[in-house]
Amino acid sequence: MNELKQLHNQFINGQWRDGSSDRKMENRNPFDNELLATYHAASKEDLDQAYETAKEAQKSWEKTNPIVQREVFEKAHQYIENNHEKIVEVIIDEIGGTRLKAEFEIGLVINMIKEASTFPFRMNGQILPSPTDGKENRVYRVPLGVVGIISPFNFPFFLSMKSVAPALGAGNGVVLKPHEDTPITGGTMIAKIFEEAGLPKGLLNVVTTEIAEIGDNFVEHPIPRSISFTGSTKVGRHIGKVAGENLKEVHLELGGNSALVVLDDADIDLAVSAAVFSRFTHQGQICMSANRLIVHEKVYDEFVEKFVEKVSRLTTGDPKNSNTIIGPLINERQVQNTVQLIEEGIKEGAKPIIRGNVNGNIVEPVVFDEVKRDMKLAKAELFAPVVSIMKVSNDQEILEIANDTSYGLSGAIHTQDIERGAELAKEMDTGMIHINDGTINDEPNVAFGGMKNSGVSRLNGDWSLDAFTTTKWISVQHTRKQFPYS
Ligand SMILES: NC(=O)c1ccc[n+]([C@@H]2O[C@H](COP(=O)([O-])OP(=O)(O)OC[C@H]3O[C@@H](n4cnc5c(N)ncnc54)[C@H](O)[C@@H]3O)[C@@H](O)[C@H]2O)c1
Ligand SMILES: O=C[C@H](O)CS(=O)(=O)O
Repeated sequence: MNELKQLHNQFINGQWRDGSSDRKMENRNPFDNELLATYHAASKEDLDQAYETAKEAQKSWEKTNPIVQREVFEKAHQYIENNHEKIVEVIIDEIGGTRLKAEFEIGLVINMIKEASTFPFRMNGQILPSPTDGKENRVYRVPLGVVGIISPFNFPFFLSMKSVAPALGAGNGVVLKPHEDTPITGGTMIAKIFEEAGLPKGLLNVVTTEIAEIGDNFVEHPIPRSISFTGSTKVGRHIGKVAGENLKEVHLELGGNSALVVLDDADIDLAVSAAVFSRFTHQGQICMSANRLIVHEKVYDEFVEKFVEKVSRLTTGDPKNSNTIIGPLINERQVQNTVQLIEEGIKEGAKPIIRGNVNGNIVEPVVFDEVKRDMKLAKAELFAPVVSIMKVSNDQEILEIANDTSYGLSGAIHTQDIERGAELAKEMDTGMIHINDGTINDEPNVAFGGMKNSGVSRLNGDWSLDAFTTTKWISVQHTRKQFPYS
C-alpha cells in the first residue's frame, strides 16, 4: 500500500485534517480520469491558522543550532531515497508524468535538498568599516520570517521544493499552496517528508484549496513577508500587483517561449536529440521547453528530416508503461487550449508535417514546418507536444527572431564554434542559454530565472539564500559620540 497516495488532508500546525470550507475538491488521474479522492478545500480561516502557526514556529527555528537544522534536510533526503518507488507512483498517477519524468524530478528534488542543507551554515554576516570614529558596523543575514509559496502543476514536487527547502534552510516558516490539480505531489507529500524528517511542528504548512475560495488572501495576508510564485505570466502579473500593493517582496518564475537555434556548422544529430528532449519531455509542459526550433537554411532539410524521423518514433500513452515517452496533459482544459492553438496555426498558414491524434488527454506530437515569426504559434507559450520549426539565413536574422517574443527564459545554440555560440548567446534576451545542449537545465547552485515576461527573480544557490533572507544593520558606537546639539 502506498500511503503517500492518501495524503488528501490539509497539513496545518503539524496536524492532518480536512479543510474547513464546504467546497469539495477532486483529485483525478489525468490519464484515465480516475477519481483519486475528494476532500474539502482549505478556507480563509485555515489559511490564517497556517500563517499564524508558521510565524509562531519560526521564532525558535531561527535560533535552532545549524547542525540540528541540517539534520532535518539529511533525514528528508533519506526519506525520499527510502520511498523512491512510492514517490514515482504518485507522480505517475497524479500528474501523468512518465517514469523518466518522475526519476528526473526526484533527482532535481534531492539536489535541491542537499543545497538547502548547507544554508544553515551560510547565514554569514559582515563587519563593515565606518566613516564615524569609534563605530562598528555589523550586518547580519536574517530570515524574512514567513514565506508564502505558490507552485504550478508541471513539476510540482521539484518546483515546490525549490522554494520550500531553501526558505526553511534560511530559517523561515513556510505556507505552501500547490496547484489544485497536484495537491499531493506539490504539497502534502512535501509536508509528509519534512514531518518524517523531524521538522518542528507548525514550521511548514500546506493548504490545498482553490483561488475562488481564498481570493487574494494568500498574498495579501499580513504575515508572509515574501511570496515565491512559480506559474504562468498572467497569474504572476496579478500576484506581483497584489504583493506590491501590500509591500511584500515577490519572486516570480513565469512562462517561456524558448528557442533552440541550430547554426550552419552544428552537429545535426546532437541538435536533433537536444531538440526532441527539449520539446517533448513531460509532453512539453516545462517552462524551459523549446517551443521554437530556429534552423539555418544550409542545414534545414537535414535537420527537419532527422527530427521528424525521431519524433515519429516517440511512444505515447499510459505513463505507467515504462516505454512511454509522452503521457497525458494535466487536464482537458489544457488539451482544448492546445487543439485551439493547432487549429489557429493551420488557419494562419503553418503546415503540420506531423499531426498526431488527440485521445482523451493524450496529445500526440505535432510538428509545424516553416513557421513565420508573426504567427501565433511563434508568439505563444506552447505548453504541449507541439513545435514550430523556423528557417533562417544568417546570425542577424536568428537574433531578431529569437528575441521576437515577450518571454525570455531559456534557450540553446548548436554550433561547433563555441565562441560564435557564446557571442550570439550574449545577444539573446534570456535569463539562461546553453551551448550544444537542450533548453531544459536547472542546477541547484546556479542562478535560475528569466528576463522580460518570464519573471523577476533568480533562485538556486546564493540567489535563493538572498531571496529568502534579508539583512539587519546593527551598529555599535564604542566611543562616546558628540552630537551637534543637545
Ligand atoms: N519559470 C519557471 O520556473 C516556471 C516553472 C514551471 C512552470 N512555469 C510556468 O507556469 C505555467 C504553467 O503552470 P500553471 O498552469 O500551474 O500556472 P498557473 O499560473 O495557472 O498556476 C500556478 C499557481 O498559481 C495559482 N493561482 C492561480 N490563480 C491565482 C491567483 N489569482 N492568486 C494566487 N494564486 C493563483 C494556481 O492555483 C497554482 O498553484 C507555464 O506558463 C509555465 O511556463 C514557470
Ligand atoms: O517548468 C519549468 C521547470 O523549472 C522545470 S524543471 O523542473 O526545472 O526542469
